[in-house]
Amino acid sequence: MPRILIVDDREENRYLLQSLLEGHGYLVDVAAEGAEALLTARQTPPDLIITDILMPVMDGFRLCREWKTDHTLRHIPLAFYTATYTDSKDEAYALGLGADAFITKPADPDDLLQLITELLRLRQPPAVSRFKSDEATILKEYNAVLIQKLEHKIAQLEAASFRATQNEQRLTLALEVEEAGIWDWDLLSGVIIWSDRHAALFGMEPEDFDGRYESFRKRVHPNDIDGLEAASEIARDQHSDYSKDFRVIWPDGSLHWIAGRGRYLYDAQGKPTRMCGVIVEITTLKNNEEQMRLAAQVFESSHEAIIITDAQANIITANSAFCRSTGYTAEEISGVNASILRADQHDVGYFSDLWKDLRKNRHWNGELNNRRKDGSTYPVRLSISAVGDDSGLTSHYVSIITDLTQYKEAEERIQYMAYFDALSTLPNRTLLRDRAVHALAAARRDQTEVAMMFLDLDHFKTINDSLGHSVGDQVLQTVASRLKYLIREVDTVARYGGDEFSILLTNTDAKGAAQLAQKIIETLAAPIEAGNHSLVVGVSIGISCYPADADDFEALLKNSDIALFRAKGAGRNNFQFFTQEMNTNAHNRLELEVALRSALADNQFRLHYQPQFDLRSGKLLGFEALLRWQHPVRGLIPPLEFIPIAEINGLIVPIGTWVLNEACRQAKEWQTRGITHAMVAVNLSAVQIRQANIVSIVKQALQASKLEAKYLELELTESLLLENVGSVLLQLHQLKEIGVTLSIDDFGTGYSSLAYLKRFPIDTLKIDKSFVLNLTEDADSRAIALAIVSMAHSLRLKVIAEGVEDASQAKILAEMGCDEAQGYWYARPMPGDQVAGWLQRNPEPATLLANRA
Ligand SMILES: Nc1nc2c(ncn2[C@@H]2O[C@@H]3COP(=O)(O)O[C@H]4[C@@H](O)[C@H](n5cnc6c(=O)[nH]c(N)nc65)O[C@@H]4COP(=O)(O)O[C@H]3[C@H]2O)c(=O)[nH]1
Repeated sequence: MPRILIVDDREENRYLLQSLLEGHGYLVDVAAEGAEALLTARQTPPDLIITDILMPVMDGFRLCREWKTDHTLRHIPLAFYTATYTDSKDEAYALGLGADAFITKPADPDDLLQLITELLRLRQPPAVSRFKSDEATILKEYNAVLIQKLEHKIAQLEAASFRATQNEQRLTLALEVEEAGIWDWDLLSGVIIWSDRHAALFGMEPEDFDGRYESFRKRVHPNDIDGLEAASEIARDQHSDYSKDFRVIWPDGSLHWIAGRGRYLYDAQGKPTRMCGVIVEITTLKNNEEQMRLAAQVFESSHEAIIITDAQANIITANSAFCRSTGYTAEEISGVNASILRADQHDVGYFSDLWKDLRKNRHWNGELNNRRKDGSTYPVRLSISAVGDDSGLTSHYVSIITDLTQYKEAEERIQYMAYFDALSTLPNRTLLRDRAVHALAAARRDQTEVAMMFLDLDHFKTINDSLGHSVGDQVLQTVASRLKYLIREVDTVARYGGDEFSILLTNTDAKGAAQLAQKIIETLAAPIEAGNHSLVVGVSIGISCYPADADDFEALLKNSDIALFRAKGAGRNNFQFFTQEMNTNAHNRLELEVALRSALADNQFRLHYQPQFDLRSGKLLGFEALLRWQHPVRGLIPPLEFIPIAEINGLIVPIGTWVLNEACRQAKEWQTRGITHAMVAVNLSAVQIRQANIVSIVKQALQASKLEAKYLELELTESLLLENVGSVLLQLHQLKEIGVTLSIDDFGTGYSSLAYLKRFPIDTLKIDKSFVLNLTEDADSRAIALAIVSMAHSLRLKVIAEGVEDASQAKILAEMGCDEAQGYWYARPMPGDQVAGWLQRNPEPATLLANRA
C-alpha cells in the first residue's frame, strides 16, 4: 500500500488529512515541519510527500529544495497542500523548486484523492531534475516569497490581534455596563479568581477573598446554595451554560440578590478543568418584582373594585371585586370605555367638572351612581388617580370604586333608628320632639291649641315579669297599633320608652283631648291576645295643653307627666288634666328629693317612739320607732311625705339602715336605764327587703347595739307578702332564725288571705288605724276588726291595734280580744330622750290606762 508522508505544523490539519488517507487505505507518516519530515523520509521513504508551506524550523519551500536535491528522495513526488496566503507566485515558485503539485486548501476530498492517485503514478524519478540549477536565483526568489508570506502572516496576526483587543474592550465595556463581576475557577488547583467588581458585589474588598470555594459558599444564603450547586452540576453534565439567581449575605448582614451565569471548560478527554462566569446584582430588580407581585396580589384580592384605564378611559384591566359588583367579566370589560359605568343620573356638567378636576389635581374623589351590567344602578364612592409616564403625561388612570349600597342602607337604618322605635315602629322621643316643636311653632302662628298626652300602661311590669318579655312585647305592639288607629294623620303617637307612650295632638283643645283619652281607655280595655294569654291592660293618661299649661315642648311633656302621676295616684285607668296645683306638688316633690339626698349626711333624721301596751294588763310592752325628718327650713316633715320618694330613688335603703341602728341603740340605752323588757318595733320598707341584704343589716344593728334579738320587732307591709313570694319567704325565715319578731303592719288594707298568711313566719298582725278610727260608729269596721282578731288568733298570732284615739275604741278592741294597742289616747310618739321623763310622769302605765278608761 502506498505510504504518504504528511507535513504540517498544526495537529488538527495533520489529523484531518491522515484520517482521510488512512480511510482510503494509505499508510501515513506525519511530521510537524520540514527537518522532521526529511528525517522520517530518509528512514522510511514514502511514496508521496504532502507538505504545508509555513512551518517552524524548516518551511515547506526549504523542504522541497532539500527533497529535490536529495538523490534518494527526489524521485518521490512532492505536493504542496496549503491555504496560507496563496497566490499565483507561490505556486510558480513551488513548481520552480521541483514540486509536483500545488493544491489549495480546502480541496474537495474526492479531487484530492484523485490527484494523489495521479501523483503516485509519477513515482518514477525523472531523468533530469526539474530543479533550477541557478542557486543564487533560487535563493533570492525563496527569500522574496518567504518574506512576502511572513509579511502576510504578520499582517494577518496584527488584524487578529486588533480584533481580539477590540473584542476584549467590548467585553470589558459590556461587563462594566452590566456592572458584572467575573470569576474564574481552576478546577484542578481549586483556586478561584474574582474580579474586583465580583468582590464588591459580595460586599468585600478584593484582598478579603482567599480564592477558596468554601469562602464563596459561606457567603451564599443557605436556602439558595443547593439550587445553585444543582444548576452548576446539570450544566457540567450537559455541557451547557447555567444561570441561577441567588442571595448573597454581605459581611454587614444585608441580603443582595445576584444573577450568576457560568460555563465549564473541558480537556480533550471531556474532563472539566475550569469554570468561569459572571455575576450581576439584581436586588432592585428582585424588589421591583416583589413589589409588582404584591401590587398584583393587592389588585386582585382587594375588596374594593379597581379598574385601570388608558388615558382615554378605555378599561385595560379590572379586578375580581369589580367583576363581582358589576356583573361584567374581565374579558367583557377589557377595552370598553369606562363611561359604560355611568348611571346617567348626573348631568354632563358633573362629568366635565370631574375631568377638569382630575387633570388639574391628578386625583378625583366623590360619590356618584354606577350602572351594573344588568342595568341596575348603585351608589359608589369613586377615587380616580392619574398615572404619569416618564415624560409626565398621563398614561393611565387607576379608579377605586367602593360600593356604598350597604353603607347607604346602614345609614338609612341608623336614620330610622334615630327617629323610630324598633319594637313598635312608632316615632321615638326624638321625632316626637321635632314634630312637637314644629306643631307648637305653627300653633303660635295660627293661634291654635296643642294637646300633649302622656300614657302609662297599668301593671305592665307584672305582665312582663310574670309572662315574659315576648308577651310584654306583643302587648306593646298591640297597644301601639290601637293608638295609631285612634289618632288622626296630623297627630303623632310616639313610644317614649318602656310602657310609656306620648301623643301629640295638633289643633286640639282640652275637650278634644278628653274625648280621645276616653276613647283610648275604652279601646285598650278590649282584651289583648298575646302568647296564649288574653290580657286586659288599663292605661293612665296625663294631659297638658298649649297655651294654657305650657309654652314649649319640654314643659308640655313635663306637665303631662305630672298629670299622669296624678292619674296613677287616682286609682289608674283614668285620665287627668294638668293643674297648677299638681305642678306645685310636683315641684315640692322634686325639692324634697334633692334635699333628701343630703339629709342623712347632714344628720337631719330623728326617731320618735310611740309606746305600745298590753290591752288586758295595761302593761307597757314596747315602742314603735317612727321616723321624722327635721328639715332646716320646712321643720319637721312627716314620714308619709318623704318615704315614698326615698323608696322610688332607693334612699330608703341607707335611711332604713340608719333607723334600725338608731332604734336598737336607743332600746339598749333604755335597758341600761332600767326600762327592761321594752321591745322596739321598726318599720321596714318593701324596697329594703327587695334591694338590700336585710338579714345582715339587721344582724349588724343588733351586734353594734348589743341588743338581744328578742327585743327587736320588724313591721312589714302587707303588700310585701304579695310580691315575690320565694325570696321574701326565705329572708323572713332567716330573720326569724336570728330571733327577731315579725309583724304585719296596716293589716286589712291589702288582700292577704288566711291561707296566704300561714306560709309566712309572722308573730303579730297590726290592725290598720283606718278600721280603729271608725270602730265606734261603723259596724263594718267593727266586723273587719273582729274578723282580723279571730283569724289571727286561729293562726296563733297576736293582734295589735294602732291609732287608738279614745277609750271606747280601746274598750271595743279589748272586748274583741285584741291583745295590744297603741295610739294618741295612750301616748303620742315622742323623742327617745323624752321616754324616761314620760315614764317618770306615768310610773304605772296600767294605772294610767285604767284611770283614763
Ligand atoms: N291618726 C292617728 N295616727 C296615729 C295615732 N297614733 C299613732 N299614729 C300615727 O300612725 C302612724 C303609725 O305608723 P305606721 O302605721 O307604721 O305608718 C308609718 C309607717 O308606715 C311610715 N314610717 C314611719 N317611720 C318609718 C320608718 O322608720 N321606716 C319606714 N319604712 N316607714 C316608716 O310612715 C307611716 C306614718 O308614720 P307617722 O306619720 O309617724 O304616723 C304614725 C303615727 O304617728 C292615733 O291615735 N291617731
